[in-house]
Amino acid sequence: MLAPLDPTPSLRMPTPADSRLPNPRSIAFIGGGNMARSLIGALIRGGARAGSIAVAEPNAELRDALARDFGVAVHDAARTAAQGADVLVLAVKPQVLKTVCTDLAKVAAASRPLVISIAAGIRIEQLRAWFDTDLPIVRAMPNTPALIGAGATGLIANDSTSAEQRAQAEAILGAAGRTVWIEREELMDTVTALSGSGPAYFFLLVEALEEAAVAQGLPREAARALATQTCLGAGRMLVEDGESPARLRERVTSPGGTTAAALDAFAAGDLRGLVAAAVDAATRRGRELSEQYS
Ligand SMILES: NC(=O)C1=CN([C@@H]2O[C@H](COP(=O)(O)OP(=O)(O)OC[C@H]3O[C@@H](n4cnc5c(N)ncnc54)[C@H](O)[C@@H]3O)[C@@H](O)[C@H]2O)C=CC1
Ligand SMILES: O=C(O)[C@@H]1CCC=N1
Repeated sequence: MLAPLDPTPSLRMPTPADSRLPNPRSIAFIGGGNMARSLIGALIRGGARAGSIAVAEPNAELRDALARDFGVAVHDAARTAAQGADVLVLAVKPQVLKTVCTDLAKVAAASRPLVISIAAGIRIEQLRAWFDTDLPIVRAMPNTPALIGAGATGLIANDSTSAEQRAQAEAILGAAGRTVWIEREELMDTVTALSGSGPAYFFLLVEALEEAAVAQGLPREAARALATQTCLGAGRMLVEDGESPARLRERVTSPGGTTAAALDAFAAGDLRGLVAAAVDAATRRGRELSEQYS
């Protein structure tokens, strides 16, 4: 596994003291799949007490792995895990979220937890209607690099969320990387299309680079190592150098040189237009998801 990036003002790893600051007494994760596991791992590494975290996960293998790897309390039913929790993190697929919320409505009405949903496309108003009560709700869109503490998360809160609860949400998601607050909820679909799905775009680019080099005769292992390390190097420069992406690109591009030849080929294929179309498709899919499950 990669070591966390060097701390920078813009992408600083939270210290154990940070995660203790807003101090939720207990967090219940509803759903213990990929994203929950990434967030739980980040919280534990950041100094959260395993005893303050409960997880509801119907899959016994995933449940056992979470208990073994992180020492958190595991349950097969959402209601048992959610009982008395200060914070509920909804980490199930959008398709099952309505059932989960209606199932938890009574427990939530009694203890009024901060609800954090990471489900793609599902609106705060839909969550409020499914819980059938006015709860503090934060909608968050993290991404899979959360697994190594290099996540990027967009956040938005409803008016019932106090400043302390906003800080709690920021500390929980911030344990896994960088957080950015969004002011208008419709832009969460853009965040999902940009950073939620975004890691897949970079993986695809690395796959394509590897294939292109293999097609020219480079051994696959060498092609993958060089493409992967180039992606890491470019990513770290973007975070650590402080220069704009355009300036960093210009620094690589000698006039009349090899990079200029490649960039001309990208422009001829309208790479920017293609990226805009891809982000647009993901944004529209986020909207469709919310309409589908309302
Ligand atoms: N995978 C990604 O890159 C990202 C995913 N998301 C969102 O995170 C959410 C979870 O995604 P993943 O972790 O990738 O999915 P996942 O499928 O790995 O995890 C969901 C888990 O929920 C469990 N589950 C199903 N019904 C349940 C119930 N009634 N109570 C408790 N648990 C239940 C499933 O057994 C599964 O393990 C989704 O809503 C997705 O939109 C958000 C950002 C990025
Ligand atoms: O593909 C998806 O729907 C989820 C949301 C963002 C990343 N994965």
